[in-house]
Amino acid sequence: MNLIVVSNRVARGKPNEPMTGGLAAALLPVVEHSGAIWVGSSGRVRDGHQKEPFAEIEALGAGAIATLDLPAAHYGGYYEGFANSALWPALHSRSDLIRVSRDDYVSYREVNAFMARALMRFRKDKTAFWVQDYHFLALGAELRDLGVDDPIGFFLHTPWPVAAVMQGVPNHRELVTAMLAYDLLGFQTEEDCRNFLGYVASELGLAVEDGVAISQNGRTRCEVFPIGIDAEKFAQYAAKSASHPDVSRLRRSLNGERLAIGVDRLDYSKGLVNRISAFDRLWTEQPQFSRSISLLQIATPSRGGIEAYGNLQNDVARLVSDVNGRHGEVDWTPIRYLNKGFSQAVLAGLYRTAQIGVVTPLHDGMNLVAKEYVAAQNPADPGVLVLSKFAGAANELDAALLVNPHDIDGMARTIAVAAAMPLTERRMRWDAMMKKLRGHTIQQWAADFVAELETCRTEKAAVAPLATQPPQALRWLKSAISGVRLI
Ligand SMILES: O=P(O)(O)OC[C@H]1O[C@H](O[C@H]2O[C@H](CO)[C@@H](O)[C@H](O)[C@H]2O)[C@H](O)[C@@H](O)[C@@H]1O
Ligand SMILES: O=c1ccn([C@@H]2O[C@H](COP(=O)(O)OP(=O)(O)O)[C@@H](O)[C@H]2O)c(=O)[nH]1
Repeated sequence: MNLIVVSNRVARGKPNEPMTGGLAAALLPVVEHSGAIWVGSSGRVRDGHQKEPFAEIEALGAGAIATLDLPAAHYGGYYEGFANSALWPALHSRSDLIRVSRDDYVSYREVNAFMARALMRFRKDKTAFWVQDYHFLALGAELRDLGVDDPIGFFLHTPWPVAAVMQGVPNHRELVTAMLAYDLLGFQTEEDCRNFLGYVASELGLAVEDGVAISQNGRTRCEVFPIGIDAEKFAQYAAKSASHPDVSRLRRSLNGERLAIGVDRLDYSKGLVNRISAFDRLWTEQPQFSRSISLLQIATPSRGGIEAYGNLQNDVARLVSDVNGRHGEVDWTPIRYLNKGFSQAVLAGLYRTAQIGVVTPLHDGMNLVAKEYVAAQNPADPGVLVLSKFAGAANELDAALLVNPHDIDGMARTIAVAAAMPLTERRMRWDAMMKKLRGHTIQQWAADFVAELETCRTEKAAVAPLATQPPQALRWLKSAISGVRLI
């Protein structure tokens, strides 16, 4: 099968560079092993009509990566505008941060249509398209308008909110209707999938049967595919990381004190202010933890051109400085705060150095850092994961210490519990989490999605010859095969 994977952000296979976000980090090994072609934005823009839209096409393991310069007139309205100032806040249930502009929606649709036209270059016999994330909700519909009848699947890396929040997104009905051009919609959690189908039924008034939305476009199957990681790779990276200068310098600097680590994009969904406030509370209420626990917070800059992100960067910097000013000593800095990224090989060593991993988003599709922290631990002396119950990862990593990130006192107390946890309990919890991570790898995630997408081709082929039958017979046969997985 000729698999075309599409996302806004793509990753380069450069092992010494940081990954920008979990989507790119996750898809890189999938493309390397599956032989798919991965199409995405080059990060640059171009003016006017483009005879050859592809900036670069290069091999990536068994697959290839093709990047495009997106249209200059629409890029801002698409990426910073509609995708990240309307959709992203809504998808993370932050209606207060939704910014509405009609031009942004037009640009978003233009970029989706532009990408659809560009993809036609790679279409061959037995092609399947796998579209990633909220940047391309309407890409499937654009491909259908170009006459594509191949299976087209979509995976949403973020949460999907309740219908009332989606109503704050401009053109929400048109967009969700466009999403029903996909054959298969994948979500991170049951809750996201339920919320989506709830919207389809309540807002669009469409029938939903056994996880399938039925519209005039046909049948759209909605399923849950929690994204995984390559746990063995992180374990190997971590085991070999001690000699890396950043890792060894960090270890030497600790002088027996315990380290907690946070690794996040500077995004309001990640709950950084609440997390730092919890450490502030810990050092205030339980002064015995001064000097004995410190926090290394890696906060990589993200979407800096958007006001909400600029404000967050200022707020976090101010809070860190205030907390360090109040709790610091001449020879002790409570929070080491870094606005830069590290390669995953170094990150694995930093994870292993920390006795506590703090992953406390207010809302997060999955959060791969939570999984990576667990995978990087020393099996003989593993650290403790403190994890928000609002991260998708909490569904699988239920042996972590689960917290409510809005409860600052509760988080402070849980960090203290993590610091004091005996080895037997740490090992028991770690074993349980590692078993889940090993049982559900990133390669398995991709294989499951693609296998399901292939069943859409088989189902369509079974229904197509009936198109000439009277509508009554067609309806009966379509419903007879609904919910049946053809293998
Ligand atoms: O591309 P950016 O605007 O720089 O943002 C980075 C990525 O952020 C989001 O990542 C999500 O995907 C992860 C993997 O499934 C998941 O663990 C996390 O919870 C999500 O937030 C976004 O969805 C991606 O499109 C961005 O590339
Ligand atoms: O300095 C850094 C910080 C993060 N990451 C990677 O970025 C991804 C972040 O994914 P996550 O799902 O946690 O959050 P997102 O940023 O996608 O919302 C993880 O794979 C990290 O290993 C990295 O390579 N270097």
